[in-house]
Amino acid sequence: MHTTVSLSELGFDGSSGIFRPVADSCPLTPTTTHRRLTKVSVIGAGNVGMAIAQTILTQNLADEIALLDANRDKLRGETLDLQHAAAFLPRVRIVSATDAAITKNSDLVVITAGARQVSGETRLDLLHRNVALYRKIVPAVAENSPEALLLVVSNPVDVLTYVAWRLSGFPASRVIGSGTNLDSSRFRFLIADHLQVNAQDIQAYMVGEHGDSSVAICSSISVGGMPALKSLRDNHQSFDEAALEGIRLAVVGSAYEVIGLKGYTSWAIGYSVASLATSLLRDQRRVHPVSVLAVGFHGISDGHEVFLSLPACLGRDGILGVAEMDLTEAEAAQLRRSAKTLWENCQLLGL
Ligand SMILES: NC(=O)C1=CN([C@@H]2O[C@H](COP(=O)(O)OP(=O)(O)OC[C@H]3O[C@@H](n4cnc5c(N)ncnc54)[C@H](O)[C@@H]3O)[C@@H](O)[C@H]2O)C=CC1
Ligand SMILES: CC(=O)C(=O)O
Repeated sequence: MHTTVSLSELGFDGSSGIFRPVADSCPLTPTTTHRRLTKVSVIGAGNVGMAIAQTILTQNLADEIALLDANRDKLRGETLDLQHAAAFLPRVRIVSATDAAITKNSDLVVITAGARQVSGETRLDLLHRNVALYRKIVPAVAENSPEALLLVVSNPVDVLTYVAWRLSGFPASRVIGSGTNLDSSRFRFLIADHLQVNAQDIQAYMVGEHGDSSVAICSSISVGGMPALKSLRDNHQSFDEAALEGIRLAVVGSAYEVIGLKGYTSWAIGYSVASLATSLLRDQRRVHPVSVLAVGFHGISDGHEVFLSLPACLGRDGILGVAEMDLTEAEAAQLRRSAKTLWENCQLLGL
């Protein structure tokens, strides 16, 4: 189902008298393209999928956005609602269907379909419900877009990134979980708010699980390029250990707080995923903490094919490299504990 009407059907094809070709040029037709078009598919047109679709749309990252959802009426409503903004936005073809064929030849497929937490549930509580969906979705997506980058968002995102990697057969460099890119933004926001500076001037990473065992890398926080813990040691006025621990706890509790208040989270994950899509599709080579195959990093054992967030350089080919962080012993031990929790969950799946 898509409602796009071609220009030639309307008579706007150069012969109508409305648009005439200049000398020696081709007539204006919808198929006149001089560069490869970029297609992004979003699987799951719920709160998160639509926040991502609308952010990608407004940031002009795609020529075509395909939406896939199991709920036909909701999908059609969301599609029309986005299409009706056409006069205010870059020209983007928006299509949708309940069949995975709509995602054919995508450059990037973002998977958000699945159950979400209700108050009191952890992300890991969603595992078995969402693995069952992924068993249907991922093979169909991979078959339709064998060269695509897969960006997993549904929770528990790290274990589902492992599931998507196993079910797609794609190389690990093309299967990425949105991971702690969002948690790191929350961390940076709270530090910036405490210091009354701009969050974009804070470099700070949450790594490990996007969940309860996430790890705040306090040792490498910098503000405007200056290491924060050194200034903590030198000058106790603006920052203290208790404030930092309060911020870490607030980051870990952020999603629970928002879900308790509005039922779901959506806007921040929309921007987080659009920032990842920009780095990937525009080959920006920016470093983001995202869920990657972490075997061999920071003592994560061989054979534990666990996905968790580490700072990674993202470009058009996906994960271009993972940064070896300089961690304290305590941070490395927490990261290995996070890896152990995730690997225990992966092993339950028998994939
Ligand atoms: N990684 C992250 O940082 C974040 C992850 N999430 C996760 O994103 C997921 C989606 O959350 P919401 O959008 O709030 O939920 P939602 O309930 O609003 O949307 C889920 C959508 O998935 C669709 N769906 C279900 N089965 C499907 C199938 N087989 N094929 C296609 N579509 C199907 C549903 O019809 C629904 O529209 C949840 O797992 C949530 O925990 C949410 C926020 C942040
Ligand atoms: C729901 C979720 O994973 C988040 O907002 O962090």
